[in-house]
Amino acid sequence: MDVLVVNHPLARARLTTMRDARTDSAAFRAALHELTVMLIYEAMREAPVRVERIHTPVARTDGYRLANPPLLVPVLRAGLGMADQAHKLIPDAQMGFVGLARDEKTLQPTPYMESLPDSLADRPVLVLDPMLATGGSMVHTIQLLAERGATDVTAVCTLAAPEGVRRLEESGLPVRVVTASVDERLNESGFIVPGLGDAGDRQYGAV
Ligand SMILES: O=P(O)(O)OC[C@H]1O[C@H](OP(=O)(O)OP(=O)(O)O)[C@H](O)[C@@H]1O
Ligand SMILES: O=c1cc[nH]c(=O)[nH]1
Ligand SMILES: [Mg+2]
Repeated sequence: MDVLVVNHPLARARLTTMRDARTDSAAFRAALHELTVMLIYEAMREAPVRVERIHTPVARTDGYRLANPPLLVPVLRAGLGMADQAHKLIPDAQMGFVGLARDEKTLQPTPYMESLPDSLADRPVLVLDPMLATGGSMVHTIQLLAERGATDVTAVCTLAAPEGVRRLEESGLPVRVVTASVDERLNESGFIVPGLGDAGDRQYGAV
């Protein structure tokens, strides 16, 4: 499985702001927005383009548009903090939604929402979730996509744990990962170490 770690200095600076326990919710959301732009930018680097002839004020030239805009799928809640920025960067994209809450004890994802197109054959999909921890939530989400025919899925995560990357790889699902960091490990509570805490709570408050 392909794992792209975006370790550009500007990405690392945003991630540091997100990791810092002193960062308040507003600053956390702002850093996540900016980091999302960088991750999506890299995730789309190899996207096919179609060529169209355009006129500049000076001459005719080739212009370029995305040949096949992706479906964006934020995983609620935390992925909502990536959705608007990804959509601004890819305005032609359609958006679907998956809502999952991880059980604090079992670490299993509990689904509470699903809004996806029926067919995803020939559609690239970008799944947006800041955290890839055990990988349970991401595997669940990509299974929903694969059932609808998706074969080209990119998991865009600010942070990943090695355990989650391994789980995705072993799932055999058609996915690659774009992240700003693969951290050290998970702790006994299933949190990424050093991580940044609970990405949903840090954006929106504890539930
Ligand atoms: O890889 P996993 O072990 O499945 O953990 C990752 C999931 O945990 C977080 O969501 P959470 O369940 O905390 O929900 P929230 O976004 O509403 O806070 C995160 O946003 C992922 O969806
Ligand atoms: O560290 C973690 C693990 C799962 N979900 C989070 O929000 N943070
Ligand atoms: Mg959470």
